[in-house]
Amino acid sequence: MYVKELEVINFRNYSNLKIEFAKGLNILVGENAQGKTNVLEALNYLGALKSHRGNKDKEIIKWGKNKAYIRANGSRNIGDFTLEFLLSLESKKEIKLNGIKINKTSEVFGTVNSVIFSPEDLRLLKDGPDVRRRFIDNELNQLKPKYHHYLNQYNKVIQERNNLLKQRVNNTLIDIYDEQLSEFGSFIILNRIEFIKKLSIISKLLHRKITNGKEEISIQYKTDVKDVSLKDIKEKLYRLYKENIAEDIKKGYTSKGPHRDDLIIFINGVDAKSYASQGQQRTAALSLKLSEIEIIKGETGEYPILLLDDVMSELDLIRQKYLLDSLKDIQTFLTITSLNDIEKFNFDKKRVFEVYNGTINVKEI
Ligand SMILES: Nc1ncnc2c1ncn2[C@@H]1O[C@H](COP(=O)(O)OP(=O)(O)OP(=O)(O)O)[C@@H](O)[C@H]1O
Repeated sequence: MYVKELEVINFRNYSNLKIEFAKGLNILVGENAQGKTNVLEALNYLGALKSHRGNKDKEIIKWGKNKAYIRANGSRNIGDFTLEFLLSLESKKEIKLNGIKINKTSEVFGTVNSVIFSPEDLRLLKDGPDVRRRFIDNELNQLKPKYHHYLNQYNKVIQERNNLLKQRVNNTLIDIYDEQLSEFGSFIILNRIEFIKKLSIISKLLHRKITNGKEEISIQYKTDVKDVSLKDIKEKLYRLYKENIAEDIKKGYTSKGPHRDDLIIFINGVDAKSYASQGQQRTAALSLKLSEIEIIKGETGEYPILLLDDVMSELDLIRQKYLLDSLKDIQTFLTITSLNDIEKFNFDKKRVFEVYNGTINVKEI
């Protein structure tokens, strides 16, 4: 798939922007704080339906304005698409797919698939479990609308439950919440386990290639309720909430469940979070990100768009080369601060955009 054109109005530091992209490599070059990441954010919004920086819709509207508009058209195997978003300070966002208003966000998931890779992702192994859970959730949200719905529901119920726990309440409402959490939570856990299985197989192969066969990567999903069937996970999860209620009341929050799960990544058999060097951790993060692309290809039959935000300078030459060599059939958007950073690489087809203070000029085609 690819995005042909992007138009944004009052989005971050852009008042009015319309750009046509190349099918292959698109390079956005500019100094810091000019608006490169903002373009990637708009592109990623098409697939994730939210900001990858964790900002709310209201925060991506240009300061001093009430509304922002994003429109993109592009092509997939099944045909062309036009996606439009109208974000407002006062009301819910409006979405249109091919000119038709969409009421349920789940209906537009999968129109655009995107994978974003930023310097934070290089810390995927080092940072806290929430970063690794987000890595899995972002992918599953795009691939399974039901997952997105259940995860949202789960998070809402956890908040309600935590509100009661803070007041040291243990009543029938808690029991209703535990039932709901086990229903949503079991679906989340089962899907994560299946995803990790695929990720494990693909990343093993990629990681061997990137490290010239020197390193073996393996990945495990860390949960309290590992099981094979939805029914079993649901029952165990329900029991887990019940068993921990006294502890939860003491702490004032729900201490067990999929919202606390994690990924453990092993390199050559040892836990990479504690024992791998920074370079090894970055390489593993690269393998996981590239695996994410392959999983989307496997599930949808097409490569997603790939957004590389400022990652070249964070990788050594070998990893840079490996990354760029892997991009042959993938529409890629790469941000850099200077063209010198990539002059050592040869690209057949590329389009360069100069980004300056919320404006963009095509440099060469
Ligand atoms: N809601 C907003 N309205 C207007 N401007 C905004 C908004 N949010 C961020 N900005 C501005 O956008 C600019 C940052 O853009 P962006 O993050 O795309 O930079 P960048 O070119 O990727 O820089 P770097 O190379 O440092 O990552 C900053 O000048 C910031 O003040």
